[in-house]
Amino acid sequence: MTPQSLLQLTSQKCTTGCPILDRLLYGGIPCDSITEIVAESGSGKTQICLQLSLHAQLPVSHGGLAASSLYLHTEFPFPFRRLHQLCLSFRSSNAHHFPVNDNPCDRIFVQSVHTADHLLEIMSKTDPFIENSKNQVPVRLIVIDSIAALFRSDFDNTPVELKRRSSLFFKISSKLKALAKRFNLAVLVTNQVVDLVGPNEGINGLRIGNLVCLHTSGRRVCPALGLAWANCVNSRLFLSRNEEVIREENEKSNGQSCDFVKKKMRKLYVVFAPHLPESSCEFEITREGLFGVER
Ligand SMILES: Nc1ncnc2c1ncn2[C@@H]1O[C@H](COP(=O)(O)OP(=O)(O)OP(=O)(O)O)[C@@H](O)[C@H]1O
Repeated sequence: MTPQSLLQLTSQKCTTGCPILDRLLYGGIPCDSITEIVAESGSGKTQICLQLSLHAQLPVSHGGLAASSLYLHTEFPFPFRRLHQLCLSFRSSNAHHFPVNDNPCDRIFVQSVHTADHLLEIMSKTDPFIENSKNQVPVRLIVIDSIAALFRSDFDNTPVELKRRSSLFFKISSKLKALAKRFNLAVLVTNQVVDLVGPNEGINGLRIGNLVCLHTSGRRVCPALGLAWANCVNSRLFLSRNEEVIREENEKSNGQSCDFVKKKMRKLYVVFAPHLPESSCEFEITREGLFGVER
């Protein structure tokens, strides 16, 4: 095996729509793999999912998958307004790839999911759905936003229920992995966080999914769903958001002055991934989308 042949083994990636984030992720979100984004509420998980669903439609030569996507959402309502807003800026920067009057939102198939069993039922119908889509623009991206919402309240904290929960995790992930392999799909799943109380090494000394310690909004957190789910995903990304007080110099008519202003700092971390080193990058969310920031 030569370094060159190793490079050829790497899977196809779907661009995030931002060259800085793509560089961090060695091209974007990989196909034939499950990528998870973990973050607290309001961090930008849904923004990445929406942006990826649009950029998956770009030609392969431009980092996309030339594909449509299946967007399974478990939190309500689905952000249609935001999708249309992102779609407008996506269309204006990629107008040459799409015919006039074409609406990229039409190639995002949105489906609501209410329970874990409902998700399994939908996934049992996904094979023929993707198979049929090959005649049009094939589906090559599945988004589940969010997986944690399906497991929030339906399970008690008893051994029997925890076993049932883990068994559902493995059923869901094995179905997703089979779909990803069969159709060379990218799978993007979002997950919430829970507060981490206790020693730095993790819960009861157990490290969850190579997790040392994640921080957001000044709290120590860890991904929801625990160790069983951590073993179901191939890659884990973490989004943090914190407020930073920065000093701003101002030019005033009577000389120089400075103000202290609070600024939102968002960061994307690679927690674990078979093809990526641990790394991180700042990003911001604007009307046009989510973009990495280089300082
Ligand atoms: N049009 C916009 N312009 C600028 N920022 C925006 C815009 N729309 C959303 N945002 C930013 O995105 C954040 C919400 O991101 P998002 O909905 O992806 O969060 P999330 O991590 O999915 O949260 P949840 O877990 O609650 O679904 C908002 O806090 C806001 O700062």
